[in-house]
Amino acid sequence: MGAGVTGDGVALEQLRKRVRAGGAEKYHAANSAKGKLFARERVALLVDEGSFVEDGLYANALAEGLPADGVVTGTATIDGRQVCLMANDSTVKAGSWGARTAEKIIRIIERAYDNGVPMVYLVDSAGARITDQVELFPGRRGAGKIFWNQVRASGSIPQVCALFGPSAAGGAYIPAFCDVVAMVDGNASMYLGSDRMVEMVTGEKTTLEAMGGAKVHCAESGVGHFLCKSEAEALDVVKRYLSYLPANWTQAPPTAPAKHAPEKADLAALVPASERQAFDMRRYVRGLLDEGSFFEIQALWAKELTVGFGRLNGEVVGVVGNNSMFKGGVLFVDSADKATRFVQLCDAFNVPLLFLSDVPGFMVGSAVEKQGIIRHGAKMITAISEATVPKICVVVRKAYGAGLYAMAGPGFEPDATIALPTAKIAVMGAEAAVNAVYANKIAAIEDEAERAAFVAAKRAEYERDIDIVRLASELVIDAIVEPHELRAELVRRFAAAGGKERHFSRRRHGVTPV
Ligand SMILES: CCC(=O)SCCNC(=O)CCNC(=O)[C@H](O)C(C)(C)COP(=O)(O)OP(=O)(O)OC[C@H]1O[C@@H](n2cnc3c(N)ncnc32)[C@H](O)[C@@H]1OP(=O)(O)O
Repeated sequence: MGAGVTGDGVALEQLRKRVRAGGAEKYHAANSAKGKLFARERVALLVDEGSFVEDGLYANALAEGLPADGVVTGTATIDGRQVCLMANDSTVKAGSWGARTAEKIIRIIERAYDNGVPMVYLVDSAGARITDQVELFPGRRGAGKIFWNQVRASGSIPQVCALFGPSAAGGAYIPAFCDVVAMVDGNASMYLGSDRMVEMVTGEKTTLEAMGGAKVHCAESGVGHFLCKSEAEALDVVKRYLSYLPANWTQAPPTAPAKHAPEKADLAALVPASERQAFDMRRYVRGLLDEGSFFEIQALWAKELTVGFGRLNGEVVGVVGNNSMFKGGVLFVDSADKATRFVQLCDAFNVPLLFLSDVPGFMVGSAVEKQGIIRHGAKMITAISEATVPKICVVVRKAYGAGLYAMAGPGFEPDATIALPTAKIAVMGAEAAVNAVYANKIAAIEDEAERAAFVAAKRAEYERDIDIVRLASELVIDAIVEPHELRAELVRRFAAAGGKERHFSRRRHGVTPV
């Protein structure tokens, strides 16, 4: 065999060119018409220029009927930090996985895990290549091994997915096993059965977009985390996500120069005194953290709870805050799940947790009981209990009922429980409490004025009982902090908690109420 020439006589350079070009022109044109980039263009946009080292370029290069394999894999740097990546090429059999495709994906995840570096998935795939199923599907290194590797890597290295097109059937699990998924609106979709299959099995007439489009998953199912307007935006989300996380679970998150403009954020003015008046916790978070650092995750789903990364004096923190602008900040099934996942994410990657509580408690009623609110609430409280990273709970306005527990209240080993001077901590709000205890007595008072006076007196009594200074004097809370001093207090307290011993329980793992 001569230099630059393969066994079947095709010049190596020509072969490389052909393989790098992916599928036939008609598939490229179809993608362009939908505003989709080629897999290699996506990689080039994501990684530092000249840093990409590809593996398995020649996979399937000699296969009949295939121009290339259908996935691009390799290592690169993003903002100077090493990553491993895979990018489906949807111009080859709709990005479906043949046997070589699966092997390449398995190898790159194994590499990321072994090297302790993040794994990036750029997904646009029809799932298993049905025509290759014997080689691909059932074996020890078949498609299932992709998921096995993802599960093994979960919490060990960051795994992030940008989804640009379909992610069908088995393919839908790749995003699902990632920490977060960015979806491009209009093109990205995830579903277990295609619209054709759904109609065949259930008779339902639907579309990929209506059943598993980006809006559905980012706002309704919670499987997607970021709804992006363009592919470039989705790739930026990947970069930004990684900028808050260490390369792996043994390392600390990367620090950045501190940026804050305290004069811009009048935190006291942001919180209305009346509990009946809502305020946007996201504004509060932005005012408290380093300027421009708040990176909200799942902003469109379960909006009564806001979660995301940010920086305090340059150090990464994970924020969990109740947002009374939506459903009064009450915790529901989805918000409990949202918190659980985010707390686990932070705990896995050494990101300290800041809880900003303004919670009336968990939702009550037959609808949520049927959805298993108890199970979901227990799951959230499990995650809070098991998290051993530094945790600080700030009661911004209120923490009522099991909401106090879910927001890392005093019983959950927080490094501190802090309250603002106007905050309230109680088993429930005054109105509900008076009604719960004195309902019979109130009903028995016939005179309206007398009844109102009785209720007011009992309410005042209750308010005295839960007075925040009283709770501080009983050592329930560690400090009462003025709003303008909160940021500095948090910076000092997180710094002090940095060397914390991280061990929770003598066991293999708990039996989580999932
Ligand atoms: C672990 C279990 C699994 O994952 S089972 C996987 C099941 N997968 C599916 O049911 C998805 C079937 N495919 C689709 O629904 C569509 O192809 C999707 C993904 C929506 C893309 O549509 P579109 O962009 O219009 O492409 P297309 O349908 O014209 O296909 C282009 C060429 O690719 C092929 N293709 C597609 N999917 C597969 C597949 N899963 N296995 C094998 N080949 C597949 C099509 O046959 C088509 O090939 P050709 O252009 O006719 O040569």
